[in-house]
Amino acid sequence: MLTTAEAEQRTGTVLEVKNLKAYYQMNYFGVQREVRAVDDITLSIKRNEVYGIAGESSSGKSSLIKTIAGAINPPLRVVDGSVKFDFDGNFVDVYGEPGSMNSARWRHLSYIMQGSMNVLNPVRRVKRSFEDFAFEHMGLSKAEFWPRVRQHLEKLGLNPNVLEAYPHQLSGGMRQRLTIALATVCEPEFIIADEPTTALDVLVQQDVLGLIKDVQERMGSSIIFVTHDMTVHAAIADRIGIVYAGRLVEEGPSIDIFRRPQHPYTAHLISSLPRLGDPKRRQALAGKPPNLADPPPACRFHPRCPLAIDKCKTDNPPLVARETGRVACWRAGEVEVS
Ligand SMILES: Nc1ncnc2c1ncn2[C@@H]1O[C@H](COP(=O)(O)OP(=O)(O)OP(=O)(O)O)[C@@H](O)[C@H]1O
Repeated sequence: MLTTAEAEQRTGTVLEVKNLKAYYQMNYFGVQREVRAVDDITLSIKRNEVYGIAGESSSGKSSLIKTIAGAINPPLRVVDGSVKFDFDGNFVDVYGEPGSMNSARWRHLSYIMQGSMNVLNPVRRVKRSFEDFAFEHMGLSKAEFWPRVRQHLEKLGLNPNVLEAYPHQLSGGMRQRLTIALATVCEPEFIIADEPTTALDVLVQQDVLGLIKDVQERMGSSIIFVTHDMTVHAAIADRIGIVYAGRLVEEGPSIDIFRRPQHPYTAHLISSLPRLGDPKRRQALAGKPPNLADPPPACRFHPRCPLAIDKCKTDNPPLVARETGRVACWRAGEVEVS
């Protein structure tokens, strides 16, 4: 574990994603079908930064994060672009060198998958899951390993006695806290989490979010996480990337995304959040997210966009830098949050 000063000193870029395209390529009775779930995404993440990816269901959030984690299987394939990590001088080019991610996983990077509470083996005590997943990566003897695990649990506010329990004896919140403890016991520099709190009730959610933030601050690690829940982004993200139909449409510091969204889709996500003391019923956005096997031309949001003009139907707006972030919209900045 780093000291607070050492954790705060970690700076620089740890992840560079460039022009990443990952498509589900399927063949139905001789007919090729391609779902463009990740379509030309470029982003970078600094050390010590928490980056949230937001967007509605089927926008490609999980596909993006899986591709970044190097955890993809056919029919999902990377068709272009790169994902590169710099773990304090250990460089990993995820799609450049086959198998490069294997040595980095656990030691430098941990991936908390959607529904990962199930990673705890249901028929074995919790301690066996720690042994199965973490022991070989930590390079410690058994006599050193168990005190380290207990110390880690205590630091995260968990009673080490839970190691003796079976998963079914624990609540969902406790299982998720243990999953986070398991994913972080090797003190990774980079944590990737897919919907880490979705299955939990609101109070337990707050608790688990606090735990993730605490782990991140103690270790000076970076986090990229996905959730459709904007309140979770508000709670822990330093920066947010908004994904629509496989593309990054806006990115910026959380405070700006919430206070001054530039893209009409971001404005819609913010406007649809319930507000204390405001009884007004929130308007749902008309239409559905597009079929990514046959997305609309040019700006993919134009069929649902209240500000769309002819140009949006013919020319794809590039993601350009604006003030504190980046936005892809011909009418950026003209939006209002109701
Ligand atoms: N195994 C698969 N085969 C084919 N298409 C898939 C597969 N998994 C996902 N897709 C498609 O890829 C697109 C992006 O899905 P993805 O799960 O990445 O979105 P998401 O934003 O994470 O959604 P959710 O919030 O519902 O998890 C969707 O159109 C989805 O139907």
